[in-house]
Amino acid sequence: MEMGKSIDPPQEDVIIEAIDVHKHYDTGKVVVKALQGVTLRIQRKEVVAIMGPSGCGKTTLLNCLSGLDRVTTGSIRIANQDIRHLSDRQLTLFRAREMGFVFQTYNLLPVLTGLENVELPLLVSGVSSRVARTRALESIEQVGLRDWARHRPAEMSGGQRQRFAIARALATTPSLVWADEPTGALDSTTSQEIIDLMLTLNRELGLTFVWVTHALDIARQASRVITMSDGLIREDVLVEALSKVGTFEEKGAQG
Ligand SMILES: Nc1ncnc2c1ncn2[C@@H]1O[C@H](COP(=O)(O)OP(=O)(O)OP(=O)(O)O)[C@@H](O)[C@H]1O
Repeated sequence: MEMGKSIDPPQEDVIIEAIDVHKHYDTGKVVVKALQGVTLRIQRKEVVAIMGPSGCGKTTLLNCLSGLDRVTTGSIRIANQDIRHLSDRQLTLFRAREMGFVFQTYNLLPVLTGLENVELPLLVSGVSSRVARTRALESIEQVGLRDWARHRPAEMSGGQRQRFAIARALATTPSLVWADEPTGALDSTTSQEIIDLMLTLNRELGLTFVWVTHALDIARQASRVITMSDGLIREDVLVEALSKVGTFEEKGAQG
């Protein structure tokens, strides 16, 4: 390493920074230590996969990093803003502006059409109905489902529902999209289509993605794989580096 040269990325490239984050759930009978000192940085334009056995703290980490839940101790900065200093209302607005969310079960409202589902976060954030419609149609176009805009979720396949969920996440033009098991309810062909869509959006729009996944074949398509166990990060590697040393399959086989 060259003397005096920092290996840290420039601060403006860091979208999420977590320092020594602990999260405890007090159930009344026991205290579950779901995160036990997590430190990490996520840079803009990365595609990060978070893996690990059930119960290791993946969803808790996603909830804390995205400001959906408060940490017990430690600090989290999102786009250079320390979220400890934000009230719940400020945090909700900040999250709506900076982030989109995609879930395994799509979370579309059944009584609304695809278009109305995509418009919803825009209307909630105070955008006029005319602008919301234009912006929603743009993001539906980006996921290739313009012809399905007036259909309700019940008339759609799982893959189409997840595309609408991605369009909804894109509608507010966030810098980062969190996806918790985004392909968990889909067959392998449709899963790959959804992954390809997210990778295209990463390349074309520079959108940062964080995927929580159990599936190794999905994780290996990210640019970076973080492996957790017992509330801690055990490994944090660039996929390119992994495939170079040829250990990815072996690691997957063990996991
Ligand atoms: N609201 C809660 N109250 C109490 N304990 C919780 C709560 N949420 C999570 N936990 C516990 O915290 C630990 C981490 O859970 P978490 O859901 O983050 O794991 P995970 O890695 O996402 O698991 P999975 O892959 O099964 O979704 C587990 O022991 C879980 O039981």
